[in-house]
Amino acid sequence: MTKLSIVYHSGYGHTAKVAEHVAKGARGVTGVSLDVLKADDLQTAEEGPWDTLAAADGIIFGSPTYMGASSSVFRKFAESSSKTWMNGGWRDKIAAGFTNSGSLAGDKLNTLQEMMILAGQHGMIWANYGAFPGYNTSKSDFGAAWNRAGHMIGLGTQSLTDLPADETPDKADLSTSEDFGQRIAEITKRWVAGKA
Ligand SMILES: Cc1cc2nc3c(=O)[nH]c(=O)nc-3n(C[C@H](O)[C@H](O)[C@H](O)COP(=O)(O)O)c2cc1C
Repeated sequence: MTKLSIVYHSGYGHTAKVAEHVAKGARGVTGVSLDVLKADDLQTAEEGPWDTLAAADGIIFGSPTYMGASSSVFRKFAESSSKTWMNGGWRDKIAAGFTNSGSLAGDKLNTLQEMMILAGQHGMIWANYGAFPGYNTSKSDFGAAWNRAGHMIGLGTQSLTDLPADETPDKADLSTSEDFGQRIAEITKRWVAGKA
């Protein structure tokens, strides 16, 4: 059985909604078991479900974009992972990342880059999203567009800032999230199978 974990932070529930849909996509891949963890529970190196992450074959990071970067709760989790870094505990695991923010762009790329660098620090194998951008021609349908924000290195979704998490992100972004989760689960499964 391939083991995948999602570890995410969400201050106001919107990124949690994205995480739910990433999880839904990942759970659809046979032979993959998934743990969904909150960065809030991993704020020090001593406490929290670090063993679950140690046992995982792949870890998907998730954070809202706050002030053009990952949230402080996510950063504290990232810094707390330095004890794991010291013994190479995440080396050669698959890594991927998603972020959600109010604007279509909103400097989400910086958050994804932070996650990619975190993975690089740990010697993990970064898996991009790589989906074609769904809104980049005059024929594109904005409302139905998958990967509307057009990020390639990870998943970027949008939550309109005046709406609650049960109304935003919209259906297209949530479908994109499921596709992303499925892709990372499949990549992790192939990575594990290749090691056998
Ligand atoms: C402190 C703070 C900073 C924010 N900074 C950004 C930003 O840089 N770019 C952006 O597009 N949205 C920004 N937003 C909007 C959030 O990214 C957006 O509301 C998101 O859905 C929040 O996710 P959450 O509900 O999981 O906390 C910010 C919101 C807060 C509270």
